Amino acid sequence: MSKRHPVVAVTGSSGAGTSTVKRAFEHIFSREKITPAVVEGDSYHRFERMAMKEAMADALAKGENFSHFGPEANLFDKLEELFRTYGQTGGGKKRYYLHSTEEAAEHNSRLGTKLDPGQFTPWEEIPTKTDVLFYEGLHGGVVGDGYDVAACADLLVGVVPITNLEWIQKIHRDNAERGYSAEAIVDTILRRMPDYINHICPQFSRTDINFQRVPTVDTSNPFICRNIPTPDESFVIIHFRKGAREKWGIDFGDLLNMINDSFMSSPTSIVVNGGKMGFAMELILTPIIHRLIEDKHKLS
Ligand SMILES: Nc1ncnc2c1ncn2[C@@H]1O[C@H](COP(=O)(O)OP(=O)(O)OP(=O)(O)O)[C@@H](O)[C@H]1O
Ligand SMILES: O=C(CO)[C@H](O)[C@H](O)COP(=O)(O)O
Repeated sequence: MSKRHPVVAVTGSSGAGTSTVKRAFEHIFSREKITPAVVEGDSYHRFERMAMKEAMADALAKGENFSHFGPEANLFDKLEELFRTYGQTGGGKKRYYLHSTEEAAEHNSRLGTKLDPGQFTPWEEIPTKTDVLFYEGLHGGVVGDGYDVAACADLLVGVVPITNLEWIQKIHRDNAERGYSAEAIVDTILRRMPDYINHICPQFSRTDINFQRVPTVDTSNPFICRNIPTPDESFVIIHFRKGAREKWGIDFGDLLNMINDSFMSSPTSIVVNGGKMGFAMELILTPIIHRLIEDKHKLS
């Protein structure tokens, strides 16, 4: 699909590393002088933190499944609308979900508000004249009854560490940056499991490219791991959906030559050392972003 206003989405579970991958995209955008409109997936949650706690207690009392991973707790129709509207007009509305006091302080000073962590900022217009919409969050590739977000993304990238590693990353991040206890984080992981299987995982069959980090150190019991395995203690499997290599003109021979110690593990996958993930992303994604921007200019 080529569009006047391209939409790029990075999707992954909580703790997968989508914020980390967002930084790789930011480098590409800044180097290539591309102005993105950045949208964080959490801003499409349906509830603020207090209301979410109440809705969760209600659901629990009724024996219903309910979590931040599923459609009941998110505005998937609004997210699809944003992708579609941006694709057509280059506009749309966005807001922020304030996870921490630091995020609240940053946006309160920008907006002159007095919002607390766990609240949303008011909806605001996306700045005019951006080159690309860049979404980072849990749900860039969801499809379900009444919504098809995946169909509105021009480039969909999955960030999917192997599950044990994803949990280790989530436990560390939620504890260090969001102040949650290890027990509370494990409860959240357990509660979200049905929605993880039904709404998070299926997205990774719709993505153009998945980056899957796999540790090379023992993570058999992710709940007692003291440290997140480092990039050097991991490999990254880069998988292209059938047809994606052709669509984006990706030449595996070139990549294998340019990335030391990389190898093909299947006709559609190459494997790189964890420390080379950022480099590999830039090599693969920069020409794709160029293509999107060239197509945009052809239509303008
Ligand atoms: N490639 C990586 N190598 C080492 N550590 C990583 C890597 N990717 C992510 N991490 C670590 O994992 C933790 C979670 O990463 P990040 O905050 O990017 O997750 P996320 O997918 O954005 O989660 P959420 O959607 O819940 O905000 C962070 O502590 C981060 O430093
Ligand atoms: O990981 C998450 C989604 O990516 C968070 O759990 C979600 O955004 C809600 O945050 P909080 O529990 O801090 O209110």
